[in-house]
Amino acid sequence: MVAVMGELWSQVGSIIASFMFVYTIFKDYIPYELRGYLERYSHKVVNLVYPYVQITFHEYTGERFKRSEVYGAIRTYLSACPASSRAKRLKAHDIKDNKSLILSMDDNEEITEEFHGAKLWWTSCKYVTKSQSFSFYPASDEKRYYRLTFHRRYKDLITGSYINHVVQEGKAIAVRNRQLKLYTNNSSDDWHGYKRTKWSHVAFEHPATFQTLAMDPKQKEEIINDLDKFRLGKDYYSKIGKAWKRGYLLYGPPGTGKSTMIAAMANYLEYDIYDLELTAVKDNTDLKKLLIDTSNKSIIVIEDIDCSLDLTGQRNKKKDDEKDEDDEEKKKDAVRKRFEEDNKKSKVTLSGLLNFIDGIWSACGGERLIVFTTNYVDKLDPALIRRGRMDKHIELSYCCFEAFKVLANNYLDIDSHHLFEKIKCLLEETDMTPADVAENLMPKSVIEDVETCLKKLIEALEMAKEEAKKKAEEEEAKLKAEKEEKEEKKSEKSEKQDVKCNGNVSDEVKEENGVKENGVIT
Ligand SMILES: Nc1ncnc2c1ncn2[C@@H]1O[C@H](COP(=O)(O)OP(=O)(O)OP(=O)(O)O)[C@@H](O)[C@H]1O
Repeated sequence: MVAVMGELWSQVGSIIASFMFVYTIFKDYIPYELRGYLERYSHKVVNLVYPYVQITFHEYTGERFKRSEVYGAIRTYLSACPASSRAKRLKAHDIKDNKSLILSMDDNEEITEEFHGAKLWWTSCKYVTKSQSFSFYPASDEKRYYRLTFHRRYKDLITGSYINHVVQEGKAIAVRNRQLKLYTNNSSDDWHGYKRTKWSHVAFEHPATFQTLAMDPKQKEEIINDLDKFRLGKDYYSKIGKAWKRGYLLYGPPGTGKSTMIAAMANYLEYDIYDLELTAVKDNTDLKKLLIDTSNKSIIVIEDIDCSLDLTGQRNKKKDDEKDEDDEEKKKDAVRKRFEEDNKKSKVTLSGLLNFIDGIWSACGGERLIVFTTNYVDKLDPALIRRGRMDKHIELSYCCFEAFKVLANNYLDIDSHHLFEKIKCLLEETDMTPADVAENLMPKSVIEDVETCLKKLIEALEMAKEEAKKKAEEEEAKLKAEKEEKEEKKSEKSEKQDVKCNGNVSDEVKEENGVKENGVIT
């Protein structure tokens, strides 16, 4: 028995070796055109005896940066279908609200399903792209796809209704399981030392809502209506021939709730957030790639846009001292260093950013909000924030009484109190950010009750009022002193001019010396 098995194995081995030999000759010595011709005919022969059809669904379609929605829907469908419970190797890739574990098939795993009597097989496959297969970061170069195999007699059933059913069902499950995500872009070096930027994400779990957001109720309602109109505006946008996206500019002093509002928007619309760190983007091309890789139903945020980058489009000039370097090695070193430095710095330009917002590429996909935040709206280039790019400008300002009432409700669970009237007067006279108001309202220990917290706020408001008064007085005194100084200089100048006109000394220097030395003009 052992001898028979040994012989069998040796025969199998020699068949495989012969096949490899023929395949190598085929690849190396047969011309490309002839190879294509032979492959076509060999497929025809195989088709005569192999009755199965295969369809592949790639993770990235078209150009390689865009994630396929169909692939995502299939993944979700396969994660939920009963057949997947029979798979032995599964991958846990998402946890919704820390409650349910979502599992999908691991690489090279296969499951079998039945649809109206047709048996079909789903295989999850993976390959590494050839050009980057030596990378130290193999995960970043891996491409995935699903392969669907079925008998050719079911071709109409599968292509006509099964695939449609899978995609629709997958999308519906995704909506039910939707866990909002917070993406950020990280840059890493590829094999050639170039910076590459990619999105990575965590679950988005910010609890802010429009209900907890402290601001003028009218302004809040206006924003909510605007968001509703946008969300339901697919047909309207296509009717007016505009990409389905909208720009929001949030501006105001630090601590007035700009970031909190973005979180409230995401929770209200159930959109993912892409927090774009512009300084980590290598150049305009990289920026474009990131844009294409964002999904629909998302908010792309650039915080503190005024200090994100020097958006002048200027490249770094060569350093002068490098001109004198004769030594070849030193020159090479300098070039390498400059390359490394250049590679670290972002070369995103204003025009690149403008294209990102409303260039042709920005119309890939839809239902996207672009939000900029800034503390200094006047510093921004007008082209960046003109209507049409940043459609809605929202000012978030110091805490008003209505906003305070929201915070009092959030932090102390109260709608009214006898101290409210005093707080109202103080808020009208003093500028305090919602962040500072909130900080004072928050009980710091168990013995701090509502009254104590409100008194604490009153104290802080009175102090702020006093400080503002002092500051205003100082400012006034400074202005007064400057004014006086100016007037003094002016009168000195006019005195000098009088002397010049009336005096009999011809030389100007002598005249001045005369004034200085004797106090009288000679
Ligand atoms: N309008 C607001 N409503 C509710 N909470 C607020 C509001 N503004 C500020 N806060 C509170 O203050 C904290 C800081 O606010 P936030 O980060 O949103 O301010 P910001 O305007 O984005 O500040 P910065 O300009 O410094 O980024 C938040 O965690 C939140 O608790």
